[in-house]
Parts: sequence; C-alpha cells; structure tokens
Amino acid sequence: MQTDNIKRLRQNSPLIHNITNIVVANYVANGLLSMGCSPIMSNAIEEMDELPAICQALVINIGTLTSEQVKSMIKAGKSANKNNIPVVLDPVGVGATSFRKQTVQTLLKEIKFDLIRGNAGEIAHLAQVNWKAKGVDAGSGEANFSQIAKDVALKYDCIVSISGEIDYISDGLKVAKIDNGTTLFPKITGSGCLLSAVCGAFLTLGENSFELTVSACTSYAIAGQIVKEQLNDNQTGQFYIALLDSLAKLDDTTVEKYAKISFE
Ligand SMILES: Nc1ncnc2c1ncn2[C@@H]1O[C@H](COP(=O)(O)OP(=O)(O)OP(=O)(O)O)[C@@H](O)[C@H]1O
Ligand SMILES: Cc1ncsc1CCO
Ligand SMILES: [Mg+2]
Repeated sequence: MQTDNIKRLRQNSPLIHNITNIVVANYVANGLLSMGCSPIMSNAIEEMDELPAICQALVINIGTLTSEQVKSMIKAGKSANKNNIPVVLDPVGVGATSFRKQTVQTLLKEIKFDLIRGNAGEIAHLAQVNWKAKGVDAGSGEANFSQIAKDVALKYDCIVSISGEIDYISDGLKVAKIDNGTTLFPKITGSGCLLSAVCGAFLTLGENSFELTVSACTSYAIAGQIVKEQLNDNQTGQFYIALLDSLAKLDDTTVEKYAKISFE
C-alpha cells in the first residue's frame, strides 16, 4: 500500500464536485479544505455537464433529495463517466422511503460508480439483507458485513465501503477491515457524508480504487480517534470542530502508526 497518499492529496489539491444534502454541505466543504482539497457544492442542472469536466471527482449524496436534484445527479453522473473522473455514491437513509429506494436504483442503473459508501443500514438494504435501520442512522441487527460488502461490490461492479465500529471495504474479492475510529463519530451529523467526500478525493490519486478507499477510510477514522484521546463521550460539539483541525494536521506517518487494518 502506498504510504504517501495524504502528502500527494495535499500537493494535488483536487477539486471535488459534491451534490450533497442541506444538513452537511458546509461541514463537508470545510472537511475537504482541511484535507487540502477544494470543494464545490452545486445542484444546478444548468451546470451538471460542465462541472464534472473541470473537477477531479464527483460525490453524490442522497441525504435530502428533491426530484430536481435527482435530475441533476443523473446528468452530473453521466458527465463524470464521460470525463473519466471517479464517482462516489452515499445512499443516505436509502431504506427509509420509496423515493430514496427508487432514486438509488435509478442512479445505479444510469451511472457507473467507482465507490458506494454507506453505513451498515444503508449497505444492508442494498444487499437485501434484513436489518433494522433508523432513518439516516446505521441502526442495529446481526449480519456478516464482509459478505455483504463483497456481494454489493460484485453486484454493482465497484468498491463498497461500510462504516461503523469496524469499517469493511471490498472490491468483490478482497475485504479489508479497519479497526480505528471513535464512538463520537455517530454522535455528530455528517461524519459519514464527509467520509464519502474524502474517499472521492483519495480516488483521484490513482487507479487502485480498493487500496485508495482503504487508505481514505483508515486516515479519516484515525483523525477522529486522535481527537477522542483529548475528549470525553459527551463532548460532541468539541469533536465536531476538532475533527476538522485533526484532518488538517493529519499526515501519512501518523496514519501508519495508528492504522489497524486486516485483510480477508
Ligand atoms: N461505533 C463506532 N466506533 C468507532 N468508529 C465509528 C463507529 N461508528 C462509526 N465510526 C466511524 O465513523 C466514521 C463515519 O461513519 P458513520 O458510520 O458514522 O457514517 P454515517 O452513518 O454514514 O454518517 P452520516 O450519515 O451521519 O454522515 C467512519 O470513519 C467510521 O469508522
Ligand atoms: C440528519 C440528516 N437527514 C438527512 S441527511 C442527514 C445528514 C446525515 O446523514
Ligand atoms: Mg451516511
């Protein structure tokens, strides 16, 4: 695995196009800036051909869908595919409503995604596995996430990343398990949405999407883990802000020191 990804990301400073939800747009933009990238948040159908042509990655997040936005997502996704830039899908709360389910099916049909990144509830839904999700939250249940990650990766011919206490990443054959992070992550909003954008940024670094996704998820989880060393379980507001500082400070040497990755 390449060990200079963060350095290269800060050097390259890719421009990342985000079609994201109204809850997290500002936080995601700040998080990308902390990683040395440039964000642009846009939904306007009039720009969806041009923007992917000048950006290095596209991240589509369905958190607060509107029917107008769905049209923009499809147009941008097609332009991104044509322009050969990586495309990430964050299927926020996909199991919650028919509109979300139908939209994700349409997006997966119309757009070739490089990565689907979601929490346990979202990816379990895509795998048609029984799981009790709760809106946009991961929810609870018993499932084999290595197998789910593999199955969904094979089904949609892309990388799949499932976040949680352990992150599971698969390309359909290999599975990486990342045992980093902190329980403060699910106590703030946008932790996964920002992770999806960070994954999009890492995917600009090369063709090895599986390794780059593992690297992105490990780095991000470690940024949070380091913050938690100074906080107690109730300091959710501090964590929200300090995560941005930690992402801004993060380097490859620190990630190498903290990383707890195993492969199946
Ligand atoms: N219980 C946990 N312990 C340690 N780390 C966790 C835990 N839950 C989530 N994380 C970490 O939090 C980060 C974001 O993942 P999370 O599962 O919270 O995303 P999400 O549910 O999609 O978030 P959101 O939809 O609110 O943006 C990942 O780096 C993941 O490793
Ligand atoms: C809370 C919330 N509702 C829709 S999107 C979102 C952000 C976290 O996924
Ligand atoms: Mg999410």
